[in-house]
Amino acid sequence: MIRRIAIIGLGTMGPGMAARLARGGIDVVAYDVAAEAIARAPAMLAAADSVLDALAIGGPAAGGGSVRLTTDLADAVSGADLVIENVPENIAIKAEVYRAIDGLISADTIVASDTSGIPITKLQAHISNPGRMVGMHWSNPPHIIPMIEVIAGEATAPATVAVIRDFIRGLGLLPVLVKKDVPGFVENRVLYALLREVVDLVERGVIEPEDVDTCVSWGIGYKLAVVGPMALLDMAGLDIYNSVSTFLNEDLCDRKDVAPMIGRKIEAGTLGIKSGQGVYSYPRDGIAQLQRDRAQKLVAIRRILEGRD
Ligand SMILES: NC(=O)C1=CN([C@@H]2O[C@H](COP(=O)(O)OP(=O)(O)OC[C@H]3O[C@@H](n4cnc5c(N)ncnc54)[C@H](O)[C@@H]3O)[C@@H](O)[C@H]2O)C=CC1
Ligand SMILES: Cc1ncc(C(=O)O)c(C(=O)O)c1O
Repeated sequence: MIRRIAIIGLGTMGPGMAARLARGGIDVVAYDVAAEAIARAPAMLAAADSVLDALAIGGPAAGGGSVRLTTDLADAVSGADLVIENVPENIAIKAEVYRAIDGLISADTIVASDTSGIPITKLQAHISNPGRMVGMHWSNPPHIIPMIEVIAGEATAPATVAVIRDFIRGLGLLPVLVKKDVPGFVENRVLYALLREVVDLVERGVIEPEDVDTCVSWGIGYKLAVVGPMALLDMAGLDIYNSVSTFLNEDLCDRKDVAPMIGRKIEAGTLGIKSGQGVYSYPRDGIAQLQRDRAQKLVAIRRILEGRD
């Protein structure tokens, strides 16, 4: 039974995840090595809580979970049934966290990584009792998106996978079992195939960024929220898919490196919302409102898809 969870890393993903878990009656203790991350967390938790209210998820009636912030790693993981590692996507940084918690947790504490796509087999080489390590890949924003990928590494015990899958289901979320530990798992393999193609199209001058966003959001994206890609094959007809694939597959972007446009923007310090400029510009005073607007629309769409409105 999972009642107490430690979250390690309170950057983009940690606070929303903590807020959502607390709504499921879990007592969360969240730790970050950086004082700024701890200082930023209360506002992020409050923002996530107001979205969760709009989604009518949990609350005291669900069993009264809580979130406590700490600057002490031992305090964070002490007594935890599950530790969710949520630090940057870098094997060395993640391995250092596993080394640091190894002596602080019991042998059967489950350790999950929210890695976007590092194979779990590579991560579990850095912890004792690797059978208790599993991939638990949330999607951003984690308090709104209900799907979570569950990935077993080569050494993960089937019982660990079952506990995490049932736990996610018990929270009212949607666990998706990834049967092989492939890089990027499934969600990011699909997303990165799409991102590679759209960046290539923009770089080659085929389309402007604004138009590609309209095309994908109002074309494929809107439709995919209702009809998944495998069902879409049936909707279009497998004969159509076959005919189009015959000439299109060989023309799709298949570059192995990252498109130069991305490197140029990173070199210029334009990383996206976090630096006020990326593909688009984000005036400082408009960012909070943009995020509220996006959350509000995602909530409205989710309520409709769930048949609640
Ligand atoms: N950003 C996204 O859209 C998504 C990210 N992920 C994955 O989740 C993980 C975390 O990603 P983000 O939250 O975006 O990263 P982030 O860079 O926003 O936050 C990471 C946090 O970890 C902290 N940290 C670094 N070393 C630490 C240590 N030794 N102990 C404790 N805290 C430490 C940093 O201070 C920072 O606050 C990554 O593996 C990422 O690939 C998964 C799903 C979506
Ligand atoms: C660009 C990008 N990369 C990774 C992820 C992830 O799921 O790990 C996301 C996301 O939306 O969650 C993402 O947008």
